[in-house]
Amino acid sequence: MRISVRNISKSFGATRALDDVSFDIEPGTLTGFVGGNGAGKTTAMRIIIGVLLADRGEVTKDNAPLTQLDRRAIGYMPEERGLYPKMRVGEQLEYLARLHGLSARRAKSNARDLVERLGLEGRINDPIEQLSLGNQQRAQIAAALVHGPDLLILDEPFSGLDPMAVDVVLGVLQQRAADGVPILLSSHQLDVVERICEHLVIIAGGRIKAQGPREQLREQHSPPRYRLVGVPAGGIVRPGVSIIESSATDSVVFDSPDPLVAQSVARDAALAGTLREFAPVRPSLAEIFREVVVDHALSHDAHDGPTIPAETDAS
Ligand SMILES: Nc1ncnc2c1ncn2[C@@H]1O[C@H](COP(=O)(O)OP(=O)(O)OP(=O)(O)O)[C@@H](O)[C@H]1O
Repeated sequence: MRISVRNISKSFGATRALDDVSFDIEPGTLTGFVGGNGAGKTTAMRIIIGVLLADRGEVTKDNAPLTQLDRRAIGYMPEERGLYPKMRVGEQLEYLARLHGLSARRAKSNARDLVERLGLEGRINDPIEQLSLGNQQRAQIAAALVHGPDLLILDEPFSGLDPMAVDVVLGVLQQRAADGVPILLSSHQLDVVERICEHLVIIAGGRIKAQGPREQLREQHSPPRYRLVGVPAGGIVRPGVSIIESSATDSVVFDSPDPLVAQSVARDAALAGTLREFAPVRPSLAEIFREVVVDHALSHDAHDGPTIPAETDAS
């Protein structure tokens, strides 16, 4: 099943939160939705799940409009967390599963299974309010998954999780993705998104700035840059080649607009018997983000949208 957001626009008074936004959520993989504060991620997610109406555009499932029935089956993790603080973890999950129409038996087994997978088994009888923030977050993720949704929309599912917890949650999400569930997740942790999401959607000022498979985006935004380890004694000087970085050891990163010239550099190193590594350098998601969002905003004086951070939190 493929979910498509098609030409969605949404304004709140004079604020245009989304402007002709289109993207796909593919099955079998995680789609990372990234953008600065106020970029429009939550608004788009709320429109997908149907709690907010778009001014224009539509959301489709395999090319047919998403119905209210479809929307009831979505697993949604809102940005503002919403579990009952006094209710015990297990009870709460079973209750939510029952609200979605699951039998008591199925609700119990789904709740137990998730609690175990998310590492909350020792906490199943604790009230939510007694859990650490990270464990509350795990419970919140369990709440979005407990009814066996066939589409998952997760607003910042990793915020507040330590790296081990990120891996635990990731394992659970990857399993759902492998079962064919389309998953859209927003995050400001670009390093995490880069590691786990094969599909990316970058939004700024309510407009989609880039989208597609991660590797395709990395290729599209690659400067003509190469890393060579094993520089021969004579160096790598030739017309069109400029050195970006060189280390005390014999490793360099260089720019070469002509790939044939770059390969001739590697060939010389191979002939000299020094070559140990030669590969194109691909940009990180943080670099792509900076290029398509921040540099663009700076060159347009940033007047057409909300504030965009000058730096991302990824290294
Ligand atoms: N209910 C609302 N009323 C008025 N303006 C709103 C409302 N909801 C969102 N906005 C505005 O729409 C824009 C997009 O907000 P949105 O919450 O979708 O961004 P976001 O990408 O989720 O941001 P963040 O990463 O900070 O959560 C912002 O300018 C925001 O102030």
